[in-house]
Amino acid sequence: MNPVVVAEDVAKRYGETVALDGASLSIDAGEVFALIGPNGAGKTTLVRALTGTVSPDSGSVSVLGTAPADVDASRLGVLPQSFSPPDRLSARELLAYYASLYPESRDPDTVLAEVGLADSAETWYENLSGGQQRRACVGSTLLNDPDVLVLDEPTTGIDPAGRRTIHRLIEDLAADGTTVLLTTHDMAEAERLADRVGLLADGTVLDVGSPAALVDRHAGSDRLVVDLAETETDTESPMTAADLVATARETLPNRIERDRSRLVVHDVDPTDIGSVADDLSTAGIEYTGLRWTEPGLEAVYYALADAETDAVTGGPESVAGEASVTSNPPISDVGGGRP
Ligand SMILES: Nc1ncnc2c1ncn2[C@@H]1O[C@H](COP(=O)(O)OP(=O)(O)OP(=O)(O)O)[C@@H](O)[C@H]1O
Repeated sequence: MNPVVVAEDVAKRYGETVALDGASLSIDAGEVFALIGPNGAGKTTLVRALTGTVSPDSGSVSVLGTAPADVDASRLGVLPQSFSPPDRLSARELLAYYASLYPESRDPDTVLAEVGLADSAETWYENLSGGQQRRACVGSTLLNDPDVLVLDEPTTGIDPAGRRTIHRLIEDLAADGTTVLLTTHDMAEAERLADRVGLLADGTVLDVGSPAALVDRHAGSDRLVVDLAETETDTESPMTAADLVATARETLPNRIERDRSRLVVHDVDPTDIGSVADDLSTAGIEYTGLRWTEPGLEAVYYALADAETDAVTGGPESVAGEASVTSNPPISDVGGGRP
């Protein structure tokens, strides 16, 4: 493989704040790499180190085999997280301005169409909506037809249709061999676009892998969520959470967990849902719905980021793979494994 973006053991402090604490990653030519992580994890600082606008205190960075400051500008496109182009230029003038910075550039109108702004070409930047402004900013990174594209939260503020436009654009660029590093808080976006994902927390890259590999490593098994009937959850019911799980386990071999209004049955194949329903009926457990869920990158995020936060704060260990039900109070793990 041919790494074109490399960070090795990069550290950066701002006064007392440790923004990066030995962050490492390596992105191969033609790869789409998504950097995810909580607010303040250090994503922007790492992106800035890789694009030459922040000097690391230690460690090394390189892009296209050279220090970021020495990279041929015509080969690199960078969308910073905060980007404030001149307000009183139309979308077309803005792109034409950025095109003029390169000896060879793409046609601004073609790029405007690619980012879905053809109909707003004459609108001043200040009069574009927030999402349209972000699209224009994405467009400004494409005028030099870069080999490496670095996008810090490219779709923040963009509506679902606009996101789809940008996603297709990134997919097309990747298909043409562009190497893409993007940061995002949208797990579906990372899952859709990225060949590999790196999770950064507290300035350290905790793990890197394809979305599927990360899910395998950190997110736990497929599970069936059983929405319990009120009779099982109202305060009059004598059934405690432990009782209910114990009852369910008399018939179900799977690991079972319970939170207030739900049972979570692990390792359920979709074809087994009917037999689980039969087992619940046999156990006399009333429910209003069954939902089969496959853990995704969001579960990885919570498993890794929460574990890191807990390690720092001394809080409880998170249970990997429970992110799909984290909108409710934590599930108490009282079940057993499959025999
Ligand atoms: N120029 C700066 N001066 C002082 N502190 C900074 C500076 N830039 C970043 N930091 C701090 O470094 C830490 C990492 O910030 P950074 O912007 O890299 O995080 P992030 O992962 O990109 O966050 P977000 O998801 O909110 O964009 C934060 O605690 C932030 O306050």
